[in-house]
This record gives sequence, C-alpha cells and structure tokens, in this order.
Amino acid sequence: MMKQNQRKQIVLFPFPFQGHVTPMLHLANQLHTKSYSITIIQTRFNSIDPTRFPHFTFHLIEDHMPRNSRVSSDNLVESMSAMQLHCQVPFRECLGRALDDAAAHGDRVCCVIYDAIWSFAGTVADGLKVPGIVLRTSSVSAFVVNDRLPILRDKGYFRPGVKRDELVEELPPFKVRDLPGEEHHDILAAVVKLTKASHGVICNSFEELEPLSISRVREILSIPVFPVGPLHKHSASSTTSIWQQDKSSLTWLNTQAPNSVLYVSFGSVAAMKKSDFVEIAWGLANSSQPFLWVVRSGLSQGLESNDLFPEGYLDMIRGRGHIVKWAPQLEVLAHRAVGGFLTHCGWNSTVESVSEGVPMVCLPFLVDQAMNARYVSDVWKVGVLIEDGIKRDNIERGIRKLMAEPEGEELRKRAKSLMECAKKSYMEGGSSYESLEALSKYISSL
Ligand SMILES: O=c1ccn([C@@H]2O[C@H](COP(=O)(O)OP(=O)(O)O[C@H]3O[C@H](CO)[C@@H](O)[C@H](O)[C@H]3O)[C@@H](O)[C@H]2O)c(=O)[nH]1
Repeated sequence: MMKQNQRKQIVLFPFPFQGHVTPMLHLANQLHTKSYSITIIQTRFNSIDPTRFPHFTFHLIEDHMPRNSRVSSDNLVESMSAMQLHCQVPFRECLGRALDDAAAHGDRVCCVIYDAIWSFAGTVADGLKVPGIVLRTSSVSAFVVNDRLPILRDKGYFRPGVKRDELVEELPPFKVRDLPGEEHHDILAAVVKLTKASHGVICNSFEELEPLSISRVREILSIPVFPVGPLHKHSASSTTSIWQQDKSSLTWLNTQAPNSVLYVSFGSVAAMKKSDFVEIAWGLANSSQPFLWVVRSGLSQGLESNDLFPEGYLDMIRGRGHIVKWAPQLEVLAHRAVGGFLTHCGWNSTVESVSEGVPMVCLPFLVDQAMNARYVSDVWKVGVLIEDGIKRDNIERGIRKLMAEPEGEELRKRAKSLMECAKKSYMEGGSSYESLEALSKYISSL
C-alpha cells in the first residue's frame, strides 16, 4: 500500500560490459522520467562516472577484477565466471543496505532490475523479498534459440561433421553456423533459467522488429514481456560510454560527402587474430571507400593499434581513412556522411544502425552476433553478410555491394523504411512507447 509522499524507487544492476551498461542506463533514464528514483549498483570494473548521471544514486561494489583489465572474446568466459563468483556477496550486502535505507526514509523499492547475465541476482532478490525483473540486452530471437539449445544439442546440431550451411529446421532462418558455440551454452542456459524465474523481462527490441520471436517468447515465458526498444531513442541522454569517445570522428566526417563513408567498428568484446585484422585492413583499403574505423586497444591479441597495421598502411590511407580508438557511435551513425556500417552485429550496434537507417556489412564474431547478422541480411534485408571467411577480397566485395552497386540502393531504401518503423514504435502511441507505459504501471503494482 502506497503512503502519501512515499517515493518509489528502482534499483538497477548492470553487467559491466559496454553492450550491457548502455541499455541499462538508457532504461534507468526512462524510468526516472516516470517519477521513479533510481539507484544503480555497479561494479568497480568498467564503472561509469556517477557525475554524468547526477539524478541517480550510485553504489560501487568490489569485483576483484585486475586493475585496467579489459574483457575480450579471448577471456570472456573466464571473466564472466570470475565476476559471478566475486560479486554475489557484495551485491546482496549492497542491495540489503539500499532496501534498509529506503525503508528508513519511508520509501518503497518496487523492484530490482538486473542484467540477464547475473545468474545469482534472482536468488538474492528473492532472499531479500524484492521482485526481480530481467533486462535482456540482446535480441529476442536469440533468446528463443537459447531456450532451444538443449533440444538442438540432442538432435545433433553440434556434433562434428554437421554441415555449417545447413538450415536449423526448427528455427528458420538460422543456419547451423549461426548457433552460439558450445563454450557459451552454460552461460546461456543460466540466462534462460534466471529469466524464467523472474517477475518480468524488458527487451531492447520492438514488436515490429521481431514479431514472431516476441510472440514465441510470450508462449515460452509465463511472465510479462516488455519490448521497449530502441532504448537509446526514447531520450537524448548523458553519455553511457565507459571509455572516452574521440570527437575527431565527427570533425573528420564533416569534411566528407553525404552517404560516402563506411563506419567500421566491432564493439567492445570481439577480438581477432592479427592475420584477420590485416585482411580487414586491406579489404577496406582496396574498396576505395572513405572509412572511419574504431581500432580499440586489444582488438587483436592485446596489441595497440600502431602494432597492428601493415607497414606503410597508415600513410597509404591518409585522408581517405580515419582511425580512432573509440567513437561517439550514436552521433557517427546519425551523421549524414555515413552511408554504411561494417559491424560485428552486437545487438546495440544493430539496433542503433536500424534506428538511423544505416545499412550494414555484417562480420559477426561470437555468441549472438551471427544470429543478429542473419536477421540483418535475410529477414530485414538491410545488409550484406560476409560468410565466406575473413579474406580481403570478401571484405572488399561486401563493401562494394553495400556502398557502390545498385543493390546498395535497395538496401539503403529498406534501411530507411525500417528506420521509420522504429521511429513509429518509440513515438507517442507506438508499440514501444505503450510498452514502456505498461512497464511503469506494472512496476508500480508490484
Ligand atoms: O567506438 C565505439 C564503439 C561502440 N560504442 C558503443 O558501444 C556499444 C557496443 O555494444 P554492442 O554493439 O552490442 O557490442 P558489444 O559491446 O560487443 O556487446 C556485447 O553485448 C551485446 C548485448 O548483449 C551483445 O549483442 C554482443 O554480442 C556482446 O559482444 C554500442 O552501444 C555502441 O554505440 C561506442 O560508443 N563507441
């Protein structure tokens, strides 16, 4: 029962990877506009500077990650396991204190919203008698696949010798090659278990983007499902970037012709062999297309960018290629000079590109990325998927298809129409707008 003047609070617990922190903070901003006070529990590792969000209360918990460490696909599973191990007790203590504090001020904590990766979060929330809601930062379609992984395993889809180009009959349009690798199955099973046991799931997607998967998930789960994406579009918000964004990206884009530049980024986790990096570098150079490329530290074998480029490469591309360590991606994708995005298809990058009507060349690396890429190329048809290996000729061909040939025009048109569809969903009366309203009411009723 709500008392007069009692403030309604929500505690949020992001997983400390960029692709997970970003949607959680955008969601927090949204819920703040619905009159909830917001408390964020964050790990010391990859923590966001609280002064960027003066309207939130922040608590820091210790995670025992080595100082200045960086997570990449080379150490992903180990880093995730270490964080699960080290953060459970500090999270329980911190959440307990936040609940006591709220009670002491006569406030009510309506729920705790946690990332689907925090496998212990549901048990902690149950133990402290506060309802837990999951934020799904990846696609709904990938959740449907994750739920079916045990069945797909039994059917032999992961046995040696299975043709990678074979269609997964139970889950079209996915091919065997799109399914997540077995090294990630335990984590994904824990995600499904946590989600099923929660009081609701919030998805950074919208009804019109994944209609079949969203209705399937509603059949699979007996909890409310709130597709409220694209989350970053509901509000212009303080930056959610963990690392400093190089603004020279924008001044350089200002000097380029409309729709001429290919933006290249592989997100915050994907890592590649140096030989693959070199093939991508030559593919970009040989495409004759202007490009803006994010080469973050550790993108390949822990090396700094200057140690990665072939000799003479940087001089050769000077003027046509601009290289930064981390870009203001949302502003880059919205820039009129950007005509395409060579991407790993992390879900945030995919949704951000869709929201700006930018067609994609897809080069997926791990977990959900190949499934997102399959949707980009085969379902929404707003991109070209490179499936025949990281070789300079394939990269060049993919880029030319997107940026130069008549096929590129078709992709661009469809990307613009998907962008309009996204816009409708988050504008007043649209599906995501309404879903956010429903979420706010639901939280209040818990
Ligand atoms: O120079 C850059 C590059 C990226 N970004 C931002 O960083 C985020 C990256 O997120 P995403 O595209 O999802 O990639 P990852 O960081 O790799 O995301 C992880 O988390 C995602 C959500 O669960 C998964 O879909 C991915 O597979 C997983 O690698 C996006 O919001 C970008 O706007 C920047 O601000 N500057």
